[in-house]
Amino acid sequence: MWWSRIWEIFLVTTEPRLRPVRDLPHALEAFDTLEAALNGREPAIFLDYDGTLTPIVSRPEDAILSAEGRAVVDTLARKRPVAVVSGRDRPDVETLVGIDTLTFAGSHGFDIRTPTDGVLALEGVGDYTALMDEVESRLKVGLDPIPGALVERKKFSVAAHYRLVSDEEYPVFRSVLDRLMGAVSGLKEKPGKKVFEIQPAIDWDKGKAVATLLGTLGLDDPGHAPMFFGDDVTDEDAFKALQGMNGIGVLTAPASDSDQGRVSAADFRVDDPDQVLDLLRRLTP
Ligand SMILES: O=P(O)(O)OC[C@H]1O[C@H](O[C@H]2O[C@H](CO)[C@@H](O)[C@H](O)[C@H]2O)[C@H](O)[C@@H](O)[C@@H]1O
Repeated sequence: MWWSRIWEIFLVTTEPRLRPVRDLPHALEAFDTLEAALNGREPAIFLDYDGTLTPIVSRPEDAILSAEGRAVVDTLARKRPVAVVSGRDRPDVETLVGIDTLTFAGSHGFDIRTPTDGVLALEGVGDYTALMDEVESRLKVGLDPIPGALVERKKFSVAAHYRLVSDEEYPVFRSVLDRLMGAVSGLKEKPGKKVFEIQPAIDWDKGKAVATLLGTLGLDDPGHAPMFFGDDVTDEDAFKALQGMNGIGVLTAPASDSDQGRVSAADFRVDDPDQVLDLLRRLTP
């Protein structure tokens, strides 16, 4: 659609605007500014899962959405377009969120399903099952002996988690990944929160997934304002894409993240998942 095409052209010709996290206005305290940015448009809401809807916890399987969180998202989704765009495997995040009327993108946006269109065939995204099988098996052989290391298979990505790996063991953990990247071609590696994601080396990310969803869901028009909520490095792809679409990015991060030099392409921030829910309540008509 013409609207998507315009932002694609914009994206390749402009540099993203990055700001220190502490310089991002707090979305709840500056809600009037956020409303002004919406400028009468209906928000089309895209939600990350880990670190946004749920706090970061030690093990991926323990990141459970609260009943209250589910109710907030469900209530909002009855009034506004809502999609979940996660790094998790799509069926995993669908189960964790547990609202079957929503649209879901899993594997960092490589795997999209809408309630009306089913699983989308994405241009340029092929079948990488054999490649991901090889990555999974090599990582398991290398990482299983390392205490605390976790290998999480997703359809289009394999996550190597080191949150529970000791500082002493970390160099061994890292060397397994370096060996993998040296031995197998056609891969890219993306860092996240105490995790490295190994993916097919194709030009696809959460930003492209959001743009695709806006077109598929019929939301790529001047009456809608895409809003993306995320906390992690991979969410920056979506924040950057939104800058070219007159959208609004909301980062979940405390201002103190600036102390580690963190910058973001988001427009606003909130401190934690509880404040994400507060903001979603305020966006519910
Ligand atoms: O895009 P998201 O929905 O935020 O998913 C990003 C990754 O989240 C999960 O890992 C992260 O959260 C875990 C639970 O809090 C935590 O234990 C881990 O250290 C984090 O990296 C998930 O397991 C990954 O598959 C997602 O890619």
